[in-house]
Amino acid sequence: MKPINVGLLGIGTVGGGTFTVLKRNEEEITRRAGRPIRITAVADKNLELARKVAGEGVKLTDDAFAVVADPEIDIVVELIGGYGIAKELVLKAIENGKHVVTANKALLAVHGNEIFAAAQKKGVMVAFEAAVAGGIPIIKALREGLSANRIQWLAGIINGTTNFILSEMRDKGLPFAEVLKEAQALGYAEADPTFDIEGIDAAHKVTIMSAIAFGVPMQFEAAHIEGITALDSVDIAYAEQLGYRIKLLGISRMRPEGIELRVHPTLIPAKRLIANVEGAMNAVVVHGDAVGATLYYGKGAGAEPTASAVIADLVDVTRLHTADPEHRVPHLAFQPEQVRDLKVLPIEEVHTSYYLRMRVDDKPGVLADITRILADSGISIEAMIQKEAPEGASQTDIIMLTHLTIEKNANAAITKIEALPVVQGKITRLRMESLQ
Ligand SMILES: NC(=O)C1=CN([C@@H]2O[C@H](COP(=O)(O)OP(=O)(O)OC[C@H]3O[C@@H](n4cnc5c(N)ncnc54)[C@H](OP(=O)(O)O)[C@@H]3O)[C@@H](O)[C@H]2O)C=CC1
Ligand SMILES: N[C@@H](CC=O)C(=O)O
Ligand code: NA
Repeated sequence: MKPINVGLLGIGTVGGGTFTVLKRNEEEITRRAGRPIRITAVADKNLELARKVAGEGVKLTDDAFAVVADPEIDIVVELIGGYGIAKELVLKAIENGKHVVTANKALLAVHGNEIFAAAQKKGVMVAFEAAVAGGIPIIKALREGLSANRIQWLAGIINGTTNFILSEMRDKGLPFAEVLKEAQALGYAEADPTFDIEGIDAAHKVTIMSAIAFGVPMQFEAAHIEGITALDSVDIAYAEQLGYRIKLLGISRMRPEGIELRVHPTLIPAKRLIANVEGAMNAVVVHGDAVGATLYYGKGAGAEPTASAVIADLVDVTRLHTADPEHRVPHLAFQPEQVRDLKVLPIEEVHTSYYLRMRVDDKPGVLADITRILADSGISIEAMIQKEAPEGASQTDIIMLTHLTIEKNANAAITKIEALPVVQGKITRLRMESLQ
């Protein structure tokens, strides 16, 4: 059967990996796709690099619009990144009746509603397995493997750069800046690494998973986002003492009144499998009403792990494209008409439990004052440690773990506790998730 022709936009880390794996595993991939998949055109700003990777026999250009206009191309693979020209190129490819495969989670989280609507109108497919958790087939799991379930919640370590940083800081005591540089050198980080360390990349990804799991539009602008730059290493140590690990989690939960959509450092019981996901690895837990908890684990970043997901989409789209167009169910395109009008809840309405660290005067009655305020706010305490005041010091740290409460109750209690004369400065508050 004649090959399907692919135009590749951007032959950097992931683009290069895609080219290499497609070549190395050509026979297997062809068998699975039912026909050969050929990259026949590549666009990149750096033509010398492109030729080095692509070799002879591939059309090269520094004008990506020439590729999306090429009548010979059936599928466009967008691996440039960002919200700018990538959006124009994807929409133009759709307008020209081409299927799209992309790893661009930023683009889909912010402009996905427009892109999927255009794809559905044109009857083409937009596949994006590589956009979330790299090589882990979590999109296919949510869209197909778990399609019998009402998804109740999902939570994941979905940014390899920050997980690598937290692992190295905890295990080797290395400083943040040094580990970030190493993550960049390893090709994990985004072009702008603030997207990684401020939680934006993870928020892009959990927005996409939430939309598929709960059948809602992309609502990235409503997500609550905290990164790891404000995290204090003393809290990493205290969490360990209390039997917890701190991970940057993307969380989305279905509630009767709406959806929780949040990214923040989170204490997870150390005995949970996901608490032991280290380095650049990713993991996602999805809880469905029929199947219960399911766990997906693998490399979330890097050239070939991400290329694995890009090529999985190429195989899926090739098979569907080859099927009779009359009966083609573009299951890969996001079905805009199916979305429900469920809004994202403000962070003040989320239900979670808390790790609280406060610096207090070391004198009788302090604990009673604090626990009274928590009790009056309907917040009960799960565990507590009071550190011995260092020799001659008059202040000490109290660490408390609360049971489940609503964020606005915790906010009110924290404000009252901080107002106590015996409490010095601001309370450090981290959310906790049992993930059960
Ligand atoms: N790296 C990873 O592990 C993962 C990345 N992703 C996503 O994959 C996408 C690509 O990431 P990655 O491969 O790491 O990025 P890279 O920066 O390594 O590659 C992007 C390539 O696109 C080229 N490029 C930029 N602008 C244009 C343009 N206008 N026309 C043609 N080529 C252009 C770049 O050239 P130049 O360098 O000269 O600008 C570069 O070669 C991003 O959306 C990213 O978020 C998803 C999962 C994992
Ligand atoms: N910068 C991202 C790359 C993959 O999406 C990460 O660190 O996970
Ligand atoms: Na994936």
